[in-house]
Amino acid sequence: MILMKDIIREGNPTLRATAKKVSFPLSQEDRDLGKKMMKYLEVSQDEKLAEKYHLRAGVGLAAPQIDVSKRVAAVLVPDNDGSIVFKDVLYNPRILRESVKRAALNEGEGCLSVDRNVAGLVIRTDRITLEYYDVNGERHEIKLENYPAIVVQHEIDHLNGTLFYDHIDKESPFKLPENTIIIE
Ligand SMILES: Cc1nc(NNC(=O)[C@H](CC2CCCC2)CN(O)CO)c(F)c(N2CCN3CCOC[C@@H]3C2)n1
Ligand code: NI
Repeated sequence: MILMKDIIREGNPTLRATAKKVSFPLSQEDRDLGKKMMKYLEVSQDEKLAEKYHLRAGVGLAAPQIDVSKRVAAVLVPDNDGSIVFKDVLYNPRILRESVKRAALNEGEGCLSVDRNVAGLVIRTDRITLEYYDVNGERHEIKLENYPAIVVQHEIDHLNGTLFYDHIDKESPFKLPENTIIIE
């Protein structure tokens, strides 16, 4: 099971590397990788288990964060009544289209690989068309907007060596740019 000790932190070069695509059919190793990343998210979102295993809660996790430089990310996005908005392990995810409209989470963002709070609006695209392959090698092309779109962008950033605070305006971190909405 993935624990916090397995998650690499700022300063580890893997976080700034461009991860490699995986090939299909997936190796057993790459199947297991996706499974254990999703397991981390599930356990981390269970208050009791998260406490028991000292896990920081997560709605997404990218393979480079456990020092595996492969284009794999797990996403588990619940809405506030607990039902699941988006859950899957994304292999070779790719953003095909981005809306002009921008969006940022009201509370800013954090990262399991960043052990400090970096305040400011993380400006992202509000709506994306996402292409990815699932564990069976099936191609998916889906539209996401608002919260799930933000989460997926945060994870794909990790595959390209980008961290959330790279998107924060250093001069005025809380400035709301033109055509940018705030997501509560
Ligand atoms: C927004 C949020 N970010 C949490 N953490 N940070 C992360 O997930 C990082 C990735 C997210 C940061 C912003 C966008 C993507 C991890 N990242 O570094 C991966 O690259 C949360 F934990 C969280 N929620 C809301 C839902 N809740 C359900 C019940 O369980 C607790 C859980 C808490 N919402
Ligand atoms: Ni992160």
